[in-house]
Amino acid sequence: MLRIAVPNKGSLSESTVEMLREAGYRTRRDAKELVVADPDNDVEFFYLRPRDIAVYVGSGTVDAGVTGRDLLLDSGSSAVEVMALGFGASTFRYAARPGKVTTVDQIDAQRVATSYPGLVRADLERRGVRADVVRLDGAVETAITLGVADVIADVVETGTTLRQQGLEVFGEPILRSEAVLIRGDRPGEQAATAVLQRRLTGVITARTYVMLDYDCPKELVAQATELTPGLESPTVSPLQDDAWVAVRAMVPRVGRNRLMDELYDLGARAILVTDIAACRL
Ligand SMILES: Nc1ncnc2c1ncn2[C@@H]1O[C@H](COP(=O)(O)OP(=O)(O)OP(=O)(O)O)[C@@H](O)[C@H]1O
Ligand SMILES: O=P(O)(O)OC[C@H]1O[C@H](OP(=O)(O)OP(=O)(O)O)[C@H](O)[C@@H]1O
Ligand SMILES: [Mg+2]
Repeated sequence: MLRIAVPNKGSLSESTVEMLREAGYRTRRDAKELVVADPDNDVEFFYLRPRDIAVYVGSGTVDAGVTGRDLLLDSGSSAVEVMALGFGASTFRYAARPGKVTTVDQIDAQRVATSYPGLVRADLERRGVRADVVRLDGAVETAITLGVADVIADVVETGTTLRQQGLEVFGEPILRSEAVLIRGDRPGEQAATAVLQRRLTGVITARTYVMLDYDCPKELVAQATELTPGLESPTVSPLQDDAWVAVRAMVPRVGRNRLMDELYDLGARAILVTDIAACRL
């Protein structure tokens, strides 16, 4: 039975559960359920803190899990990133009071507060900067106001928390993070998690694409299918009226309305978009 770790709380939890549900797995009914058996799919789900998930997966206690790329790298775990899941995007950045510290070199001999000491120490070492890393559990932005640090390194999504504390980012992002599927690096793990990976890829594809159907005058089909090439090749079917054909192709969800306008202008009619509920490519 495959053992999969799922974030039980925090920014990544809800979207992960939603994605697993769309992929056809059993998910928990209430937030107190920490272990969920899914015998139909031969899987057991463990709801754990995202910070711990990389550790469990790296040690082989569970086969795979969902966590943030930043947490995976911070943990120093041997678990490997299999695929990005398309949600939970953030950057990991240095910040300080405006004008106080404006380049990473200036961090030298300063105090840096963070919940990600592994990530920060590795970054400073790479740049040859020596600093005193202060490890905090959260609300890191307040550390400067409270006088325990000169610089912070933290997750930045919208930047609202930084602004509210009167802080400004500096330097390039240390990392661009998002939710990722991870698995152990032992032989056999790849095969064991292949179905999970294919199902999650199916969810991402179903979210990224829509199905487009339209009728098209026969003489315009070459031009129309150039606009809608599909993933491999569009389906072109005969219609009762010999002068027309029906075309069916997957197209990116983003830009679908502009595409429909272009097809209409070209002469296509009965242009329909439908959601894809699930797919395996
Ligand atoms: N706005 C955000 N704030 C914090 N973490 C975020 C955000 N957006 C995405 N993430 C990602 O979520 C993961 C952190 O999850 P975690 O559950 O530890 O913290 P959290 O979402 O801050 O929850 P909490 O603070 O309630 O424990 C990291 O991988 C981080 O990059
Ligand atoms: O750029 P923003 O959109 O403001 O989001 C980033 C903030 O959100 C998270 O904090 P969280 O609410 O999880 O609190 P914590 O620091 O106590 O974990 C993160 O640690 C940042 O502080
Ligand atoms: Mg947090």
